[in-house]
Amino acid sequence: MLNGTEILTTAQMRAIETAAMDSGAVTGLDLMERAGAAVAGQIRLRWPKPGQATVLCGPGNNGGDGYVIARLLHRAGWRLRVLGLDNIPGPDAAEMKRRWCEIGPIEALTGDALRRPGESSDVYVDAIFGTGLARPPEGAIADILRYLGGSGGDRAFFRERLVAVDCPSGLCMDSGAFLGRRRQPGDYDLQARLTVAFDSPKPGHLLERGPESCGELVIADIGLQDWRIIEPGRARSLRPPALTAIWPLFAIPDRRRMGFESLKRGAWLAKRESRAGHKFEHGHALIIAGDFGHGGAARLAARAALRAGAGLVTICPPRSAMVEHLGPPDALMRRPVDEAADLARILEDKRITALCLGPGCGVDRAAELLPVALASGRACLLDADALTALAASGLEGLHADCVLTPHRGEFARLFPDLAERLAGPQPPGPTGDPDQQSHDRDAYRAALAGMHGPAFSKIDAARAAAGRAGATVLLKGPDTVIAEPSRARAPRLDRPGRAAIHSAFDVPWLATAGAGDVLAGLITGLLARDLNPFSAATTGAWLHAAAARQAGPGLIADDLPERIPDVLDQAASGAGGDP
Ligand SMILES: NC(=O)C1=CN([C@@H]2O[C@H](COP(=O)(O)OP(=O)(O)OC[C@H]3O[C@@H](n4cnc5c(N)ncnc54)[C@H](OP(=O)(O)O)[C@@H]3O)[C@@H](O)[C@H]2O)[C@@H](O)CC1
Ligand SMILES: Nc1ncnc2c1ncn2[C@@H]1O[C@H](COP(=O)(O)OP(=O)(O)O)[C@@H](O)[C@H]1O
Ligand SMILES: [K+]
Repeated sequence: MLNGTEILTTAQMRAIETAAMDSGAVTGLDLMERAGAAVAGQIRLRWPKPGQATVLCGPGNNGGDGYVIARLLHRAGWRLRVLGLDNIPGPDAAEMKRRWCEIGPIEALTGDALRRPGESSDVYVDAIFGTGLARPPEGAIADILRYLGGSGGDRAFFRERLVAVDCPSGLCMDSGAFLGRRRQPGDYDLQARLTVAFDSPKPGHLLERGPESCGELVIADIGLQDWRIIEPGRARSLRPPALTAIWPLFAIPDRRRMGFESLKRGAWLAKRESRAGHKFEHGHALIIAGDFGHGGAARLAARAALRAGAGLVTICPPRSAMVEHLGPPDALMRRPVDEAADLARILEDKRITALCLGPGCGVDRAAELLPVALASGRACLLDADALTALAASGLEGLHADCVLTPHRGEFARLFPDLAERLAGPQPPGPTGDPDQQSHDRDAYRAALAGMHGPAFSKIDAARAAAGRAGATVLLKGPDTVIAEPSRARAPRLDRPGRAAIHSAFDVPWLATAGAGDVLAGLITGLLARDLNPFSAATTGAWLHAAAARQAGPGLIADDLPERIPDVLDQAASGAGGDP
């Protein structure tokens, strides 16, 4: 089941909280009480019988939430251990700390205290860092986080018992990277059973390491809706442009905040609005195929374009490979394209509305056909070999109706500097792990001290790429990110276009040969139907994962297009969630 909802960056979240408090209608203490109550409530839902809880409270407001949770669990009959820092937090957290101190003691927040024998708890609440994480954790806190992640402790034990407040501590909520650690999965990264976040998901909950680390994600309503309206007259319009998320529904208590265009778009996709329309009103897509023996990828794309509702789809292999494409589907048309002039001739037919270049095409052929395809001004989906050709040509000829669908490797070929930034922990900083750097810890620390703020994220990378290309970029993965170039007349780096995250961590079986070709075909079909590039890419990604979800494990790429009618039917009836 899928749902669309808005996501907020940490800066946007802070702005909304500040606006709410400045209005005088709500205080920071109110918000903190609501946040703590939401987490305590979720704990009590999952552990109905009061047991023992250890609450780990950090130096800021995330720690403040922790003191609220301790007080409320105590009131519900739980036995509590509270570990905290001997610091003076901000006024709200200080007040919550004071209220806890009237109930029980605070032990030092150290690994030794946490590890003390005979002190095992049913639940561990991680209220160390939330949106205020500013740099990689160090010292005693880093020690605790490593222990909770399994270093010298029992990873499976904590995975069953760890409840994260807002996010697992150390996770950068703008990027899904663990600050100061490698971007790849690490042995000791926290893995929570449950994460309760406030108001909206943040990018880091959905990107990179976030989904695995958060476990079940619950978004708790703490009553900030009224302050999400930043521009009068335009409901929930956020600046900079809002990010949207398309993600599996875990648990969202407030359904009013979701589902913007869903039913309308579902019905549109299923062609129900235009029963009387001629096939050409649904567009004509060309799918370029490659040499003999390499036609499967293009055929998958063509089948997907038909299923996405393009009125006509024509596959264009070289004449020598024509025989390979004579089988089903009979709905598919075939026309040979041997060289650029052949394609130019076909494109004289103005009823052709979109084309797909790349899957199984061969780099040389893609390089030859690319200039004609781009010069035609038609909506172009560029994937696979076309991306390699495009990298060699320095992105020449791209326009706003192009969609690029690179996986990480292709992205690195097109935008090597962005890929490099994305792979590093975050700039400027050392690569690697403090555990591996004991010979030079001082140098490592000095470098860490220079690392501030959120890590460079997949959204940053995709937005920068879209800006550079002047085209929509869909960066594939279990956390697919889609970004469009700025719609401002003169592209401005400080005014990027829309971006969306499509989270498909729940369908790992989608990582199968040919799945990318099907995605290319779906998007091409939607482009042919005159969906704008950003909508075609986000809707295509949604259809793709929804089809995989329906098919289940054991999926092969050929199954995906065949699932699309059911997905469309459910979308139209509102049963399948939001595109
Ligand atoms: N605002 C609200 O109304 C509401 C907020 N809510 C809650 O507040 C959370 C945000 O609170 P927050 O802004 O205080 O940040 P938080 O995550 O507690 O961390 C900040 C502290 O950590 C410190 N610090 C950072 N990195 C560090 C490091 N590596 N190593 C060591 N220290 C480090 C940093 O120190 P500094 O950088 O200032 O030196 C500062 O002291 C949010 O996630 C939600 O849970 C809810 O109650 C709803 C209402
Ligand atoms: N672990 C995963 N979980 C869910 N979807 C994934 C995962 N890995 C990749 N995908 C998706 O599967 C598709 C794979 O495309 P691609 O890498 O081009 O493969 P191919 O070239 O074999 O078709 C993409 O849509 C990508 O987003
Ligand atoms: K936390």
